Amino acid sequence: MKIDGRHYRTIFPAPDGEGICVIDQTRLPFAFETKTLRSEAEAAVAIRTMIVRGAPLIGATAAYGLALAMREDPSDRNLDGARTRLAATRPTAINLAWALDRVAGMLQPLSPGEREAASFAEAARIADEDVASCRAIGEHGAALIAAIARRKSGPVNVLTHCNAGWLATVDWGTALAPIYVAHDAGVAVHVFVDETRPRNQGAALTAFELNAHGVPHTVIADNAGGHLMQHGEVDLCIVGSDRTTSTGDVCNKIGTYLKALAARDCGVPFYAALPFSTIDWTLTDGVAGIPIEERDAREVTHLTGRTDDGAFATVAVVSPGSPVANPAFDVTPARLVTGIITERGVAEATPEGLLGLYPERRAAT
Ligand SMILES: CSC[C@@H](O)[C@@H](O)C(=O)COP(=O)(O)O
Repeated sequence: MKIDGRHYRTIFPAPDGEGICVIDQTRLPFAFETKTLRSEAEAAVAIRTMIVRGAPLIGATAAYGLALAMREDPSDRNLDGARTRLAATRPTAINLAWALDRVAGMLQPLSPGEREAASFAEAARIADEDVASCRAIGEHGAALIAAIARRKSGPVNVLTHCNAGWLATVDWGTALAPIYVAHDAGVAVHVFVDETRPRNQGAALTAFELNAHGVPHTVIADNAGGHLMQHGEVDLCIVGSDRTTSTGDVCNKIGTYLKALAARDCGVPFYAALPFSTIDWTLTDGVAGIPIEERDAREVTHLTGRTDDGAFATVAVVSPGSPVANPAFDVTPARLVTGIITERGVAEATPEGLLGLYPERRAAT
């Protein structure tokens, strides 16, 4: 990603060697600020309070969180404790547990004295692999966009939900990577950006990214997508995922399922873009098996934004006293998913489709 001509990743070692830098996503789109995480506790707070968010970035941050914990105390006891504490920060994105399992599994046979350096190196490998995976997702997904471009005149209109761009990963993004690759290759792309209430990751973060990259886009209210699809204004939907089952059920930001239903009714292809670290091979039924995070009611009852005079303000928007529910994710059943765009190619949302791309999982299942 480039901000004002400077290349950034969303997470990187601090220049002073004392911590890990992240972009504070709670300040976007109005302020671009980095923050240094200097302890496991600070990494946990960053994930829980959504200073960092998005499944792959949560995983990378947890990996660095475990490394920071090893710098503080590399004992077996602290390794187990830090892994448990970091795993509890957010429940839905499987990338969190995947990254912690990978780093902890690598550290367990090592002596305490070897753990700090080894864990920082492993966290850096996870970050590098995420960049490579997302770039490859971009190439595979861009081919789908280019194929549509060849069949029509005018830009390819892509609808996306939430933020599955570079801010949600280490770089490139999942759902937005195909858009960036297609745009950079000269394919005309226009993106309908769902605002994504209650936290507005679409309006705040996806729109910020697309602006920074110069991709034409239009922010829409969450409820507008079905109408646009009915009127032939959307060529395809691409969303990210926080956890996808071995059968192709896709869990993503709340509201994704409704877009998939509308897409099916209107004959619009509906793709999920995700790296291998988002696949939960232990689950076959996403609706029954994926834990859905229930977040604070205040995210629904209040909105925060910038007033015309530049000040930040939080205002109430719900009738006082009304009970509120705030499920943060939903599950789109595989039957509504046209395909899954991964770093290895595009799979059907079926067990055979996914195993075709990941044959090494056949032995494990
Ligand atoms: C490449 S990120 C895919 C998902 O993590 C993304 O679509 C999403 O739902 C993020 O939710 P968030 O609650 O902002 O962490």
